[in-house]
Amino acid sequence: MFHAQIPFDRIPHQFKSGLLCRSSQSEKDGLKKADADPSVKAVMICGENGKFSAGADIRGFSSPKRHGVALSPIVSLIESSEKPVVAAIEGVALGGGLEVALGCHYRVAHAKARMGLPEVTIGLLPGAEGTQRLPRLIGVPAALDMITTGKHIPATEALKLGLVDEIVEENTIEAAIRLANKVIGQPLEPRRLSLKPVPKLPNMEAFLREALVKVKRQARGCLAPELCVQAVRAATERPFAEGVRRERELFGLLLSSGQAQALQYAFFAERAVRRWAAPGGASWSSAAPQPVRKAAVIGLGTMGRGIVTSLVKANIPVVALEQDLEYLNKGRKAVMLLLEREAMKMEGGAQTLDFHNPARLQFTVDFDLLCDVDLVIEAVFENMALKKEIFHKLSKICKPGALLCTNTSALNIDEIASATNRPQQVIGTHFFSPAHVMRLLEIIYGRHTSPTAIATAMQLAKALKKVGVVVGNCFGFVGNRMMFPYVQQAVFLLEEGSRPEAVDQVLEDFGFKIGPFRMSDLAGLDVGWRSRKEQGLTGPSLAAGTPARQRHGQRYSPLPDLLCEQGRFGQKTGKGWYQYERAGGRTATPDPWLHDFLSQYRDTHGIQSRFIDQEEILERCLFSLINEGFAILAEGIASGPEHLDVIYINGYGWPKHRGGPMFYASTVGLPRVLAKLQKYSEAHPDVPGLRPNAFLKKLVAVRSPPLKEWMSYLSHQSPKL
Ligand SMILES: CCCCCCCC/C=C\C=C\CC(=O)SCCNC(=O)CCNC(=O)[C@H](O)C(C)(C)COP(=O)(O)OP(=O)(O)OC[C@H]1O[C@@H](n2cnc3c(N)ncnc32)[C@H](O)[C@@H]1OP(=O)(O)O
Repeated sequence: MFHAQIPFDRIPHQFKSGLLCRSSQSEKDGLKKADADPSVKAVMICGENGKFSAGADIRGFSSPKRHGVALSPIVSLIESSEKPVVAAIEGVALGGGLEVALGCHYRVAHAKARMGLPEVTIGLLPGAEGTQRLPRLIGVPAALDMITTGKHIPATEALKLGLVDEIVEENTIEAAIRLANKVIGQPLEPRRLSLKPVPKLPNMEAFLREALVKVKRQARGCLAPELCVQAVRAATERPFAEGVRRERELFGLLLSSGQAQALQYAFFAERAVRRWAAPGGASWSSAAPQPVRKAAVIGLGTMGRGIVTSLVKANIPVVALEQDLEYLNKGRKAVMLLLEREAMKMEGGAQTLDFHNPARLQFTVDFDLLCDVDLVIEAVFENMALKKEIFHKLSKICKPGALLCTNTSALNIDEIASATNRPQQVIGTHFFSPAHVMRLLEIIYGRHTSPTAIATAMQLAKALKKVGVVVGNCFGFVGNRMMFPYVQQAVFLLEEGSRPEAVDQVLEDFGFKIGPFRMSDLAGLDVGWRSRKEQGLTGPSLAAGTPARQRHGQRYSPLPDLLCEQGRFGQKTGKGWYQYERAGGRTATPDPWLHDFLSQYRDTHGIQSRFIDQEEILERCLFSLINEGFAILAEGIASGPEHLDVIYINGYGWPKHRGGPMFYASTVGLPRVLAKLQKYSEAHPDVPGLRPNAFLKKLVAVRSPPLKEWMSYLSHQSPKL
C-alpha cells in the first residue's frame, strides 16, 4: 500500500508548534497532487511534536488588518479527496485543527488526546464549517454542547460520541496508517460529513429554543454562545452549503463585534500574568519554586474550608488546624461535606479524591504538627493582632524553609512578616470565596519577600488550577482597592436618589454576575463594618462631633453602618440592602422598608432626591474603579493593566467579553473616561475617587497609546515593583 503522509505543517502555510495560520495555493496543491498521483492510495494527516493542532494563531486574529483565514476550502478539499484521508490526532485538536480533522474521512486519536471547538471562548464560532459538520457526525445535543461551551473533551469521550473512529494507547500515526490501509477501496461517500443528514430529534425545535434560552441566561450579554446556537440551528434547517453561508455570516458578525477582541485580549492577558516579575527583576528564569509536599491551613472558617478543599483536590497532603475542638469539629464536618460534593462531581473521571486517609488530610488543634510542612496558609479572620500572634508562633514551630502565607484581603503583609524571624518567606495569598471554586489567587509580596517565595506561591496557584497574579503590598492590594471607590459610588448614588435594585440592574446588564448590593448582601455587611470600626471610621472610637457624612474632610456615607446597627447583615440575617425569604435565604426582593429608610435618611440630611439615569450609574461606578486602577499602575503595585484585568475577570465577576476594566477603558476611549471623571469630580469635589488620576491624564496627553504601551509612559518604576 502507498500512502502520503502530509504533516500538518505542509497543509496550511504554517503550522509551527501545532498552530494553524493561513492557507496558500501551494499547500492546496500538495493535497491535489496526492489525489492526482496514482502511486498514492491514501493520505494521513498528523501534527508535529505530539500535537495535532491548537487551531488558528489567535494573536491578531480579530485585527482588522488581518486578511481572511481561508481554512474552509482546505477542509472541503480534504473531504472531497478521492482517496481516504485519515487524521492522526495526538495532543490536542482544537478549533480549526478539529475542523480539519472533521474534513477527514476517518479520525484516529491517542488515548491522551483532547479535542474541542473553543472558538466560543475567544468570542467566535467555528468558522471553517465546524458548526455544520459536527452536528452531522455526533448529533445536535452533543455538538451544541461542545460548540457553545468550547470544552475540551478527552479521547475516550470523543470515541463514545463517535467523534473519532478509534483510540490507541501507542503510536497514533502507525495506527492511522493501519486504518488507512484497511479502508483503501471502500466507498468514501458515507464518510463525507457534508453529505450526511443531521440526525433528527423528535423535539428539535423545542430543544433548540431551550438551548438558546439557556446560553442567553448564562452568557449575560456575551454574543458568541448565542450565535453558535444559531449556526447549529442552520445546520438543522438548511442544506449544507446554505448552512455554511449562514455560519460565515454569523462568524463575520462576531469578528466585528468587539467582544472577540476583548476575549482574545483576556486569553493572552491570563498568560502574560503567569510571567511574573518582582522588584529587582526576579522572575521564573531566576527564581525556582520550592516543592510543596505537605501544607497546613490555619482556621477552618469559610475561607479555610475552601482552601483545604482546594489543596486536597490538588493532591497536596494537608494538616488543617483550628483553635479548639469545637471549632475543629465544625470545620471538619464542613470540609468533609465540601469534599464529598467535589468527589461526586469527579465521579467517572480519571482522578479520585483521597480525603479519608489521615496521611492526606489531618485535622488537629496541635500547632506542633506543623513542624514538617513546606507551606502554611493562615486563614483566620482579618485581625492584625491575631495574625501577628500566629505568625510569631509559626516562625518558632515551622521548619526553616517553610513558606508562611497569609490569606488576607487587605492587611499589611510587612506588618505580619515583622512578627516572624523569616520575613523573606512571608507572602500574602488572597483567595476568593468560595476558595475551592474561584480561580483568582492574588499573590502579594512584602518588602522582604524573596523571589523563591513568589515563585513557590505562583507554582502553588498553578497546582490549585488557579490564576496567580503577583501584586505589591498596599491596603486592599489590587482587587479590593479598586472595589472600594466602586462600592462607595454605589452607596453615594443611593444617598442621591437611586435604589439598590436600580444600581444592581445597571451593573448586571453591563455583564457583572452580581451587582454591588446583591454582592454586599452575599458577602455580609458586617465584614466591612468590622473593618470600618477598626479604622475608626465608625463605632465607639469615632471622635465625638465628627459630621455624619464626612471623614477626614472627604464625603462618607454612614448608610452601610446604619444598616448594620439595625442587624441587617445581608443574606445571613435575611435582611440587608434587600429582603430575603428567611435568614440564610438567597432570593433578593426589593424591600419597601429600605426605600422608606432611604427617604427618611435623605430628609434627615437635607439631600434633595433626584432621578439618576443608567449612564450616570454605570460611569460613576466603573470610571471610579478604573481611575483607581490607573493609580495602582502609577504606584507600581501591579506590573501592567493586564494584571488588573485578569484579577477583575477571575475574582470580581467582571464580564470577560468586556476584557477587564482597563481594557474596557481603552475601548471606551481614555479621553472620554477622563472627561467624565472631570465632570463628576466637579459635581462632587469632596470625593477623591472621582478626581482623575495623573497617569490617566498623562496617557490622554500623549494621545491615548494602545494599552500594551501604557507602562512605558511611566517616568519611573516605583520601588514597589
Ligand atoms: C468573514 C468570514 C470568514 C470566514 C472564514 C473563517 C475561517 C476560519 C478559519 C480558521 C478558524 C480557526 C478558528 C480557531 O482555530 S480559533 C483558535 C482555537 N484554539 C484555541 O482557542 C486554543 C487556545 N489555546 C489553548 O487552549 C491552550 O493554549 C492549549 C493549546 C490547550 C495549550 O495549553 P497549555 O499547555 O496550558 O499552554 P498555554 O495555554 O500556556 O499556551 C502555550 C503558549 O502558546 C500560546 N498559544 C496557545 N494557543 C494559541 C493560539 N491558538 N494562538 C496563539 N497562541 C497560542 C499561548 O499564548 C502560550 O504562549 P506564551 O508562552 O507566549 O504565553
